[in-house]
Amino acid sequence: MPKPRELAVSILTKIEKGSYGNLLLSQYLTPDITQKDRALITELVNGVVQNLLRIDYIISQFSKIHPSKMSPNVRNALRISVYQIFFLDRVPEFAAVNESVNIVKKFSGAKAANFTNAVLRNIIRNKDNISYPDRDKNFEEYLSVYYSFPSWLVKRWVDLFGKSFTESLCISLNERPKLCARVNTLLTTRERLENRFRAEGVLTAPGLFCDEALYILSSPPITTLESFKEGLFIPQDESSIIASLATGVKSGEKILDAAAAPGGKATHMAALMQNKGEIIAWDVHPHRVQLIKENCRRLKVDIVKPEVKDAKVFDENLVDTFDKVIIDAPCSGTGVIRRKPDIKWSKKPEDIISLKSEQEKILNTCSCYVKPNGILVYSTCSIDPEENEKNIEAFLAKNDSFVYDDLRNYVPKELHESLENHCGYLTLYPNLHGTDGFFIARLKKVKPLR
Ligand SMILES: C[S@@+](CC[C@H](N)C(=O)[O-])C[C@H]1O[C@@H](n2cnc3c(N)ncnc32)[C@H](O)[C@@H]1O
Repeated sequence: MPKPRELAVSILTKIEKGSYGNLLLSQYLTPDITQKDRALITELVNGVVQNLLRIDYIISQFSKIHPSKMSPNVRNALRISVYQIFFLDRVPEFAAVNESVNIVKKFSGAKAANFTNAVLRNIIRNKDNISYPDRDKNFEEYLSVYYSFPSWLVKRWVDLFGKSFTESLCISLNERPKLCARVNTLLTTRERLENRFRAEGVLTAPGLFCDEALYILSSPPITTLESFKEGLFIPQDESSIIASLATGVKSGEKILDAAAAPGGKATHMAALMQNKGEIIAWDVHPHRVQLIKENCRRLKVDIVKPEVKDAKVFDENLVDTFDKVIIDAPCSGTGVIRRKPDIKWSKKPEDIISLKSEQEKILNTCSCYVKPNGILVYSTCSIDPEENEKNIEAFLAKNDSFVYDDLRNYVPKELHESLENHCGYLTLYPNLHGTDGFFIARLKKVKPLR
């Protein structure tokens, strides 16, 4: 059985080749690994990915070879050591160095191990004197290196949100998010679930905005809990809970969830509808439709009908047939970077343009399926206006059949002051609201499409 740090180096090397961190972690963290080691591996992998730019910046100051020119094992062994030295208090420096040197010796031989040892000793000697880009002279470069965000994204955010908001956004997107559980009100109440959690050794705190939300502060792996297996809750951030509340679904209605996997909002809407009515739940990827099915089975939801379907492809038969349509669109995910730090490095400026075009197509197609006087909710887990209000504004400019509908009747009152444009949309920011970054717009179809 490889040691935790060795596994972390292997996972980081695979992430560099294009695999998703979350998927690799769930694949590598097999049940035979102790909870303590699982926590360490997760910490090291997510910590390095999250702080990559700053870590490589530090290494490159003390190594003649730039990290990009090193072999992957050496590079990633150095990275996990630097992460432990600079970001974790509880690991003694000798442990952070020795284990990496041993990993490099095992995979790349004595010479590479000596190099690793020399670079790390040099870093430790100088660790209180690292010189970062000048904050006053080049603020954007400073933010990019110090908080480890790609320079194009920092520049984009400074242009959009200003300097101080961008800095607080970067800080909060680097925080470890709390896991939020949505109580499955089809099977239990919040009080009963709190009692179950207590009996299972799970420590919780109430949601910030929603009665159905409980933050899990400490817990055994949640999929091992009987309360999870019985379907009493589903991991779902409050921002996503608020998006399904924004639909205002009622028992007996016919709903389309056009981009539904893994089914967080679909199963929530089913609970809000007391499992009466019909929710058609599409996703373009068959393996993700399977996730909707599994969640419905576990949560005892009967009214969700999962289907593999591309929401961009127009279907004449569906025109004017749904009371409500929710488009929780595929997006850049800039609002959920704290949960998926690899988004920092996997997304490029051109992705925003191509995603925007995908979102426009889904919006144009699925809006046709809303009944007259019906509701369209559009949401993303992005904080980029191009994917959010710019899409909605462009859609409304072309479609006088739709108008903004007041979200005050649907979202928690603590959020009313954040509503914009006739209270028709809401952007949640981690640094302002404490939730994931999210955008939610509610539109009403006031006359048939021309
Ligand atoms: C933000 S996620 C949806 C999350 C989901 N609504 C929930 O609450 O659990 C977006 C989903 O859209 C799916 N998707 C991407 N392009 C699509 C398309 N053209 N048609 C339908 N689904 C699509 C992705 O596979 C992904 O599962």
